[in-house]
Order: sequence, then structure tokens, then C-alpha cells
Amino acid sequence: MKLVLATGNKGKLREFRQMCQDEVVAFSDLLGAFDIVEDGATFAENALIKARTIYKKLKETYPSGNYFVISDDSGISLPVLDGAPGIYSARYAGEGANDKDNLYKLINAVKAKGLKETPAYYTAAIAIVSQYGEYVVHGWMHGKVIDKVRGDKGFGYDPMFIPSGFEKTLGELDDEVKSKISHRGKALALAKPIIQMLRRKDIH
Ligand SMILES: O=P(O)(O)OP(=O)(O)OP(=O)(O)OC[C@H]1O[C@@H](n2cnc3c(O)ncnc32)[C@H](O)[C@@H]1O
Ligand SMILES: [Mg+2]
Repeated sequence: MKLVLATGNKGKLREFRQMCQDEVVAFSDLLGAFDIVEDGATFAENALIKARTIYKKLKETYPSGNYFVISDDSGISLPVLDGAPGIYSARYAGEGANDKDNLYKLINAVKAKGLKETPAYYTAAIAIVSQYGEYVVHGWMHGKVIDKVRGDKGFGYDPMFIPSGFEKTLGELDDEVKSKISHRGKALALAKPIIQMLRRKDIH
């Protein structure tokens, strides 16, 4: 059974590949790249929208293929901004905004509150869609954001995020360290037994 990742985000793909023993195929390698409208009201809804869309297209394109689809919907929330950008993290600086636009908009929002740092947390919802059913799990990472960029590792908001218990930003920490403590790593730890269960069902 093939594990297909329903993301167009290269940073997520890199982290999933590093965290999964199984081979992970990007959906664009099988279907070509395209955008999916993420109009759900929650991380879980958006994760399901992405996984269902790719599962349906795979079924249409490769009817006899054997695969299940995993997606990740995630974002960063700041209590001082009433939870923003939250599920809108990818388009915080507007439709078509890139990681840098979003990062600097958030830095400016922190500065506009007269703050040098403030609590923040990442959320990830991972959805799994397969012929045996649909599943969603969540993970969180708490910490704080600062009013500047430090380091160039990770992706997205990582250069301004310092996880609880650390002095460095995720821009300064390696992927291996991030994966052990991240929202994505924690959600994937819950997804792994489901993946094992699906593989067992598939054999029997
Ligand atoms: O929807 P897909 O194709 O998976 O890719 P995306 O980048 O659009 O992903 P989301 O819709 O889930 O939006 C997530 C946003 O939150 C940010 N984000 C999520 N996880 C992150 C992480 O681990 N580190 C830094 N930023 C993260 C990311 O940069 C995006 O701006
Ligand atoms: Mg997206």
C-alpha cells in the first residue's frame, strides 16, 4: 500500500520523509501539481478536504492502485492576537502570500502590540483517508514568538518561534530536534498506529 502525501509544501514533505520509515510519495508526482480550496472552518476540516480531494483523484486516475492518503493542515496561533493567524496562517499576508510575507507580517503584528516576545503555539491536524475509512489526529507545540528572524532552518514561521524549554528558534534548530517536539511530530506519532492498522487490514 502506497503512502501518498496530500501537500504542496516542501518543508512538510521533508519533515514527513524524515519522520516516516515508509516511503512517502508526494501527490504531485502522481497527479501533477494543483491547488486545493481549503474552505473548512477548522484544521481538521481542512486536513480532511485535502486528503479526500487527493484520494478521489487517485481513484479516478489509478482505479486499481493501492494507496492511502495523508494530509497535514497546520498553523500558528498567538493568544495576544485572539488566536490569529490560526487556520489562515498560509494566507495571513493575503492570497498568494509566500512564507516570508507571512513571517514579516506576523513580526510586524507583534511589534505593533509593543511586544518583543509573546506566547504562541503551532497546531497540526493530520488526516488519513483510505478504503477502510477516515481518521484525524492532532498535535501541538507551545512556545513563544520573538520580534525578529533568527536562523534559516525549518520553514514558514520557524525563524521567529522558540519552543518551550529552548533558547533557540526553530530556524536555528535541526529538523531532527524539531520533529521530536513539533506539532507535526506529535500528530504523526498518533497517526502511526493507524497506518500500521491499515497495513494489517490490507494484508488480511
Ligand atoms: O496545504 P498544503 O499543501 O499542505 O501546504 P500549506 O503550506 O498551504 O499548508 P497549510 O495550508 O496547512 O498552511 C500552514 C501554514 O502554517 C505554517 N506552518 C505550519 N506548520 C509549520 C511549521 O512546522 N513551521 C513553520 N510554519 C508552519 C506554514 O508555513 C503555512 O503558512
Ligand atoms: Mg494549504
